[in-house]
Amino acid sequence: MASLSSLCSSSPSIKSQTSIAKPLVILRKDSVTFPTRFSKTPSLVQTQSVAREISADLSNTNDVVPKKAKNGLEKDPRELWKRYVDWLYQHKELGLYLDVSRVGFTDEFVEEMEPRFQAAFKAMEELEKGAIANPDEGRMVGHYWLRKPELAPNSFLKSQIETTLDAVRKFADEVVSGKIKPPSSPEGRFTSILSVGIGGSALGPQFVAEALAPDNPPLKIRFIDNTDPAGIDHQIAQLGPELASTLVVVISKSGGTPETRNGLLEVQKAFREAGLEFAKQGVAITQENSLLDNTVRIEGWLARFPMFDWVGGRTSEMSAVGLLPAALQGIDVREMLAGASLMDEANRTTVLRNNPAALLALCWYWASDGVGSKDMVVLPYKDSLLLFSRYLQQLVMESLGKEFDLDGNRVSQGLTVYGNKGSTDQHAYIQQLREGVHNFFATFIEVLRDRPPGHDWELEPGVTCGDYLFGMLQGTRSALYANDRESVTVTVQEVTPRSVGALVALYERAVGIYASLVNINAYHQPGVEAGKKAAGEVLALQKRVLAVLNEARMVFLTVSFSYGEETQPEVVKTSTLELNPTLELMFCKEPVEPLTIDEVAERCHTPEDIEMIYKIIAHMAANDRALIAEGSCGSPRSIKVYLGECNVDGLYA
Ligand SMILES: O=P(O)(O)OC[C@H]1O[C@](O)(CO)[C@@H](O)[C@@H]1O
Repeated sequence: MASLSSLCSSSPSIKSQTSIAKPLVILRKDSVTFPTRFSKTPSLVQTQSVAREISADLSNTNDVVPKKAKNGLEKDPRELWKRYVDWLYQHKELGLYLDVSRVGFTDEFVEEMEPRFQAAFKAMEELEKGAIANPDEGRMVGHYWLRKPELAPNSFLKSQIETTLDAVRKFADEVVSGKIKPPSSPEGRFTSILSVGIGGSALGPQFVAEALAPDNPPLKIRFIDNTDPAGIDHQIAQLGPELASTLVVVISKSGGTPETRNGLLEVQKAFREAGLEFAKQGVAITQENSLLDNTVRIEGWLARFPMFDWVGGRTSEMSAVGLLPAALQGIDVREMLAGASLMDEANRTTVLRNNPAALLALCWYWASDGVGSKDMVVLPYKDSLLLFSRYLQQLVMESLGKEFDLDGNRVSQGLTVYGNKGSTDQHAYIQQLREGVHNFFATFIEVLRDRPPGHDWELEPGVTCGDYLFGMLQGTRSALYANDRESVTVTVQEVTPRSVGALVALYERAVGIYASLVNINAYHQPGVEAGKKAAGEVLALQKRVLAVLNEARMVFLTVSFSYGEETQPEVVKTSTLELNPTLELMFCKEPVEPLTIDEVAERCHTPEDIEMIYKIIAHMAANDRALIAEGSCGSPRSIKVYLGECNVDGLYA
């Protein structure tokens, strides 16, 4: 029997007599064919209406034969094998395969989509040449230049990329070798990295660390990727005395993301409390002249590396954002870049069936009717790729989840991504995928090499642990397909810097092409701004609530003050106090005017915010703040609230 690696070197249209493994699930042939979905290149409106029709049809059927028939998925094993071989994409140098045979697109569909793909290829070509591909923000989109600087549209950008890469590698080498040392560590060298960043400034480094960091990296990495104080405390506590030998890498393109700023402030406090000088251990990756950049210059941090305006957060893995943490962990960043560059090259062909990113986009379009009607479940059967789905979730959903298309039409586009890893998830949600609501298609990530050579052994005659993992993947793929659940399979030989670089590049391009197919801007994220703005408004409201409560307390302060010999207690107003600083204040222990939530809202002049005010009060009352709420949280109207004892600095006790 031919091994798969010997098949690797033959062309995709293999006619070999390789014996076909008996399918684990018996597949049933459906004789009914379903007509092509589109008679000509579909407009978005057409696809949406077809999607609606299909789902209406499905909901009207009684789940016997029609669902299978409507899908038109090939079920004859010989025909399926032919489809597999005909459509199998292989990248010889990368050892990467893409199997799209278990997605049911028809030849007519491919033909009808062809003009759209040609337009998408053109758009990608323009983008790579430096077009303003992010029109809303007036920006170029240049992450492809990062792995091939000579593609950059001018020599200045080219040299910026090269200089940064050199600087990253030099710095990492010097840290790893101990040439750059922490000032006061008994170890005499840096032993840990604490990466502070969120979204695209965390997910790539997290994925790559999980996938590629050696068992004993020169520096172990930890992440603070949230403004959860308990989570931050946990990371700092876990470091313990190792804080003295920790390199803190703060990553923020904008340099003003609140979660990252808060993480930094918390870490700086921990440094102060440990008697350490933060600036000597701090590194920043940010855009020039950002708030963070200015802080770094003023405080004189150990190092700073640039993020470029033309690289988006979610496509920044091959910039300093991903490369510095990787290099510090001993990961070969040149190989990551090489893998990405090879994949980019393959994705430049305008022949759809030879272009792996376009094939992915085709499958996404087919499976989700071009409107995100089905979710993409990502299932890597390899523990080290656990975070790939989380990484893809941002890459795909922040890029494709858009309200308006490029022409300003409301389209509410997107593609939902979730997943974890196999076979673990077979014991969680695969039951529903196999038999329950049919609202997804799967992406299997298969890794051929089970473990490094020389370590394998047979758990039972002829069967290794890795064979089980393989069987679980193949079995799940077959079982899903037998029940008309479509899937894509991406296969790599091993999880290496090169294959990980290639996977990143493959999905980056697939997102770009798909965005062109559905005519949206993949490179902005206006929806996130709305959430950030709303969060700012909540904090502003919290300040108003505190001011109102403070005033309620101050207005009725009891004071004693002296006129000559006499001392007379009296109640005065704040304004009087301000006018007469000679008064001797005596703060009362008990407040005199507890307020209902309605009263607080009224005094804030925002009665419409009453629910938020209640939540603010409940949160502060649960968190050792000066605010005291009496009554039952279950009946918000019963609550009366006041400020407790103040300390000299402000409002909180
Ligand atoms: O790198 P920054 O500017 O801190 O942004 C972090 C993340 O926030 C977003 O802007 C919005 O979630 C992402 O696109 C980005 O990756």
